[in-house]
Amino acid sequence: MDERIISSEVNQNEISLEQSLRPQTLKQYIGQDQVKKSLEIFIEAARLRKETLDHVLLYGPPGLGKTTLAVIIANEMGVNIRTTSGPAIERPGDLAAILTALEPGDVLFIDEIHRLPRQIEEVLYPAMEDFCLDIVIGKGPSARSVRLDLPPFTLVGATTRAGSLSAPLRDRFGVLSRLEYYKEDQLKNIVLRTAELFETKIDEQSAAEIARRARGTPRIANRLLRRVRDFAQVKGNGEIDIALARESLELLQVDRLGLDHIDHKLLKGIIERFRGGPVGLDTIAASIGEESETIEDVYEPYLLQIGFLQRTPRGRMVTELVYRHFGMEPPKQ
Ligand SMILES: Nc1ncnc2c1ncn2[C@@H]1O[C@H](COP(=O)(O)OP(=O)(O)OP(=O)(O)O)[C@@H](O)[C@H]1O
Ligand SMILES: [Mg+2]
Repeated sequence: MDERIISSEVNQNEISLEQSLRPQTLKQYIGQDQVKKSLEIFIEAARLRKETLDHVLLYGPPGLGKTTLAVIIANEMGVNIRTTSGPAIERPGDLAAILTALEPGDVLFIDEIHRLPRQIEEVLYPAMEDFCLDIVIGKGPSARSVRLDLPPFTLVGATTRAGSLSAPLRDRFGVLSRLEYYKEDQLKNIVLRTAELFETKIDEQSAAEIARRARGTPRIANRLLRRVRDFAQVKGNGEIDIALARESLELLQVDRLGLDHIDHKLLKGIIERFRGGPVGLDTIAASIGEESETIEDVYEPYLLQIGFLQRTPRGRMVTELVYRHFGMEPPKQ
């Protein structure tokens, strides 16, 4: 897969930059009003009762602010956050080491929690439910199980694939929060906020132009802003106005809906080779030389969201909107 400016996944060299852009409190966190409102109440209640917050599962597409929210939850509770990820925990002992090192009230953040091995999930169940750990000491006939008490903690899990989470694990979260794609004016505010942190001058219209092409995703909005800012520094006086914003976005080959050449290839491929579909995911993947999983996780979610693609039992179909977007006549019937 080639590097896409509008990829919703983080690339290695922007990780530390992203960290510096993260809002630190719920108040600074733009959008996701539903999620924010309920978290606010749960956090307030836990603080009043001087208890730990219930375990929280955050799910939704990449780049929408799950990691950011996990850090905010710890900040708002006034506790430390320990961060790990599903694939990083290979043996039960790894998890036991992390759990026993927690301070009372801490947040344990497990990213990509759907990738935890099953046998480790099982260690997590009593830890989440009763704050204890059952460990087996010794081997063979002399092996015995010992129960260890853990400090109370809040598990915050994040996943882009809630469907891949096992039911018993999902059921142990008290708070399930689904993050949604952002609306244009929310993304505009995110762009304005980031520009302020960059000390870059930008007007509202230009911020809106960037927001419109950001595929509902703060990560992409911030990345586009960074590129436009580079352009402003090299070609102009460092300030971003609408002419410059449009010109640089044009140059980046991100169209007015935030689609790039790979989206175009995918959509046009379905129209030209499969008469608009329905066509199976694997067939599409083979025809454009991509992995099915990449299409499903990375390319497709936004196209489904804006109503360009439909999932049917017989495969994917493009909608009329796609023909219109390309200035083509939709087929009759
Ligand atoms: N609500 C928001 N307000 C302002 N900035 C945001 C918001 N949500 C996300 N961001 C910014 O977008 C970037 C990506 O967010 P984050 O890393 O939290 O996404 P994520 O959902 O954890 O992605 P992934 O699934 O790849 O782990 C961060 O730099 C963050 O500053
Ligand atoms: Mg994350």
